[in-house]
Amino acid sequence: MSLYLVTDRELCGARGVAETVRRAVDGGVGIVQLRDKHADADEQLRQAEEIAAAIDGRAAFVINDRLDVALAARDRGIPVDGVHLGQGDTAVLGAREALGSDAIIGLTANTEEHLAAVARLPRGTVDHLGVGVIRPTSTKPDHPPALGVDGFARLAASSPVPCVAIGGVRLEDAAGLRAAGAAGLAVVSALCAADDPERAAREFLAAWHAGQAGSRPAGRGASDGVGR
Ligand SMILES: Cc1ncc(COP(=O)(O)OP(=O)(O)O)c(N)n1
Ligand SMILES: Cc1nc(C(=O)O)sc1CCOP(=O)(O)O
Ligand SMILES: [Mg+2]
Repeated sequence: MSLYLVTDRELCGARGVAETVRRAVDGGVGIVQLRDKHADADEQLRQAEEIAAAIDGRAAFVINDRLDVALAARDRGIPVDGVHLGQGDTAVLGAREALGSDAIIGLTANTEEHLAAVARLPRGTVDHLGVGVIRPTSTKPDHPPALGVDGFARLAASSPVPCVAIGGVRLEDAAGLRAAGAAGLAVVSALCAADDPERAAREFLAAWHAGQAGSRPAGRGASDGVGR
């Protein structure tokens, strides 16, 4: 989960989503999320088929928001590992029941209340949290307030499950977020809009591995990075 690619059709441009995914996975991306807020279920299924072929078993594959699409993809034999759900999306308990114990279920969380709600769920309901935004980002215009690296560190320190950092994540944040307790970096524009997604992925992973896991006490240390 060190590097998590979230797709964006517009940002991938003429290269296309599947080719972007293929190159990013060549570069070491370990999990891919199909996120397309404008595509209907049929279009998402078409994209899922292409993305799964591009991944070719080399990374995990999850669908954003749409449990129904994840289930329909599996019915068609498309290897989908799970879903990422937001606070306003399908309930995670129902998703776990529908997808099974081996599925990957991610949930968005950006407040202590969200973490407390996850802690009340049966163990194994949610595998990880997407926590952000680290910085303001135009990729998700309705994003919650920026946490910065310090805010991320505070939430990660009290989370019952691993936390992936998302939202405005840049290469220079990789080591700091790892030190702040991140289980991985989830990135949209820095990979989808990169000229060379394979090289960009390799650079993120090199910076990530150069950092030291959980080496910074929550809420202290380096400046928090908001608005840089
Ligand atoms: C890894 C990851 N983390 C957070 C999100 C955001 O999910 P959500 O809050 O449901 O917002 P949308 O992405 O649906 O606009 C995510 N997609 N992935
Ligand atoms: C999909 C998404 N979810 C977020 C959250 O905070 O929950 S931020 C975000 C978009 C992140 O895009 P970029 O890497 O281009 O900043
Ligand atoms: Mg959502």
